[in-house]
Amino acid sequence: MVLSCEDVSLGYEGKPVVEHLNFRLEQGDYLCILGENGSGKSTLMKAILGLKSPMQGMLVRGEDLKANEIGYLPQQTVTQRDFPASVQEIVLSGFLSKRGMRPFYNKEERKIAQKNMKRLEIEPFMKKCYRDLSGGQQQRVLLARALCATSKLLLLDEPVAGLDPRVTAEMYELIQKLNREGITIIMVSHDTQAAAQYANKVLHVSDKPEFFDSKEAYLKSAIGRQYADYATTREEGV
Ligand SMILES: Nc1ncnc2c1ncn2[C@@H]1O[C@H](COP(=O)(O)OP(=O)(O)OP(=O)(O)O)[C@@H](O)[C@H]1O
Repeated sequence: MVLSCEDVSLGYEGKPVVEHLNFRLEQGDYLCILGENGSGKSTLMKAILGLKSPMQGMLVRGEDLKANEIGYLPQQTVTQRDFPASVQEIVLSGFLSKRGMRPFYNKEERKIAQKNMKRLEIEPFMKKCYRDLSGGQQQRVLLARALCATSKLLLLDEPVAGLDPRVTAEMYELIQKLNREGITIIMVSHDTQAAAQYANKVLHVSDKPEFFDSKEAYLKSAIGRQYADYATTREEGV
């Protein structure tokens, strides 16, 4: 088991946003979290990262997964896109929570960062400034950074937001490759097609009670069909 969510309710100032949530993930799972805006997807991510305590219930991590061993790719804001640091520095910052009070990154960390930059094909511009990269390149830098934090579990909050169709497909292929190498993936998305193609499990947070099951069961469910129809209609501009 990598992560188990047992009757978890989350909220702010005593008001629940997500209630009685139950799901369980095994090593190698690819979970897609779907749901309307404001339904609590990012709040759940914060709880998984250990940044927010449940109002009720328990989030249990697998025995060999520490809180600082979760790789996180946050939703990008406009200010973050303008960050004035080099690609290499940003990738290395994935080790920050493990580095503690040590002032510098060690040899091993630099080696792993190099390997991850190679893996995501961003090595050629490692000395470049992050803000001078395209949106797709920036996402690969943040993914390499997340990989420095983990070899077990990646949390991706809308990793393809703002990317064009070709770069979106490349990003999804990359994530799939990492998943096939054994990394468990939790991805927040609005993209039911991506869920259908890549994930093996789906959590839909805006339905009450929340839906959690295999992708196949989701696609056959009333909420799954309704959400997929809605997304198609929206894309066609009807
Ligand atoms: N720090 C906060 N204090 C109070 N309420 C908050 C806070 N952060 C989020 N909320 C509220 O909690 C609810 C869930 O927000 P959350 O960001 O988790 O939704 P989401 O599903 O990730 O939305 P989106 O798809 O738009 O990113 C919303 O009603 C939001 O206004």
